[in-house]
Amino acid sequence: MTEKIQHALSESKTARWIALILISSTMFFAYFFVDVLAPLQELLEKSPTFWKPEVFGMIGGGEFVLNVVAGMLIISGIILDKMGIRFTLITAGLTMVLGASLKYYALTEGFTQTALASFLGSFISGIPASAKLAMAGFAIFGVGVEMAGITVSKTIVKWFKGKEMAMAMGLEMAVARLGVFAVFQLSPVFAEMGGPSKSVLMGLIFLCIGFMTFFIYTFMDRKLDKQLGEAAQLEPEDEFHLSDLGKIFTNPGFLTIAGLCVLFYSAIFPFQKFATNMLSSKLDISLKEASAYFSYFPIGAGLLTPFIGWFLDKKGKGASVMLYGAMLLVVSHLIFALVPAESFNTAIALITIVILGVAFSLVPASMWPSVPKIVEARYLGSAYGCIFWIQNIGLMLVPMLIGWSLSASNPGVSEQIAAGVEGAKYNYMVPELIFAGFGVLAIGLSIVLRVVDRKKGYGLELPNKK
Ligand SMILES: NCCCC[C@H](N)C(=O)NCC(=O)O
Repeated sequence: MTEKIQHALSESKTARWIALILISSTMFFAYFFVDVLAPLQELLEKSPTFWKPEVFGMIGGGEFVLNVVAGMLIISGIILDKMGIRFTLITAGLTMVLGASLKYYALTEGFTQTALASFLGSFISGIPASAKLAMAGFAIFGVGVEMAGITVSKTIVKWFKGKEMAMAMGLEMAVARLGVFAVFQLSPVFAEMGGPSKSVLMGLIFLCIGFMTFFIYTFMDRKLDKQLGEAAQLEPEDEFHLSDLGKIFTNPGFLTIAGLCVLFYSAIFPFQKFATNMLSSKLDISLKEASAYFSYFPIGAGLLTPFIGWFLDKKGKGASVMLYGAMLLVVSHLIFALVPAESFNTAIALITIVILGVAFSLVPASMWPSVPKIVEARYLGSAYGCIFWIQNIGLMLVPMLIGWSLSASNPGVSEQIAAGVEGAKYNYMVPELIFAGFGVLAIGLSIVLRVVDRKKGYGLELPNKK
């Protein structure tokens, strides 16, 4: 069957790239929404929301709560394997729009007048009602965005297996990172027009456009399946068996990559949520300026990722590339942590952002195309679901840890900011040392991965293209 798919698609190169553009576009809008509040931390700390750093961090982690605690990512993998790509893309798109709508509603003035707001404000008084509803919405959105992520990965394998797979995955990530670039540029601008709720509303509108591009793609997917015949969907090799979960979780290569994944991404995505405030504090510049500087991080990483993918397709060295990425991760976070504010300037900030950006292209470009090398194609979708699930545990907990460490290492600062005291700002040394610590552990696991690869013969150092 795999040969049949490859044969059919090798005749349709244009279709392959159009499919990639459509599914990547949705990821652009999805990643835009993910970080829509990231540049607005300080605004949200003030009236009317009064979200302290712990609350802000908690909402950041909230994206992953249902995926982790309710096991929604594992369920999403099963839905993907059982119901197929089209059903899962539509479900993911609708879930994202539903969750985003709730998050928007939580920030509107209308919500503050409702009985729901009074009810949500009546318990755990340290967390405002708006934050509780926003977190619920973001958790629902999180189910959709991760479901979309694993479905997009499986879709790329479906169209690009045996061809430019790493490059296609790199391009998809590049487009998603462009969404992060756009949000760091635009969210503060929208917030100037109408506060954080305006930014979230714009994100919601963009997500609706993203839903449409997923929807349009489903017609291509249907056409492709028709071309291949009904048998394509009934082939036992595409079926999910619960026992496959056991195989996945006892595979040493999978466990090492999953560990590396959670450590690496824990030092990237949660950092993204605090980076604007960190740069603004350390460089003593406005949030808007800091956000504009930081926007070059995802775009730089995004632009580089397809080239690394192209290199990996041709030359290999995937496991080594992950190790180099982990090393650069440590270097950049140590600079942010240890260079004192008096010596820290725009040039150092930009160079450090570039180093982190290179790390952020090396690791994803090599990690995701490595997964098909360590697990059987039969349960690849579930393997992506499981690896995302493990990663989401870190992404859920780390923003809370960082928010807490920021407050704990800066006693009284949160109160000063909420009271509008001029010049009040956070020192990010402790959170940055935590991020660097994740990088050190990731270096250790990258070395283990090279050993496991040599022992098991996964071929992680070999080119992807046959
Ligand atoms: N805040 C976005 C989280 C996306 C996580 C997703 N599971 C993932 O790892 N995607 C791959 C990537 O490099 O973006």
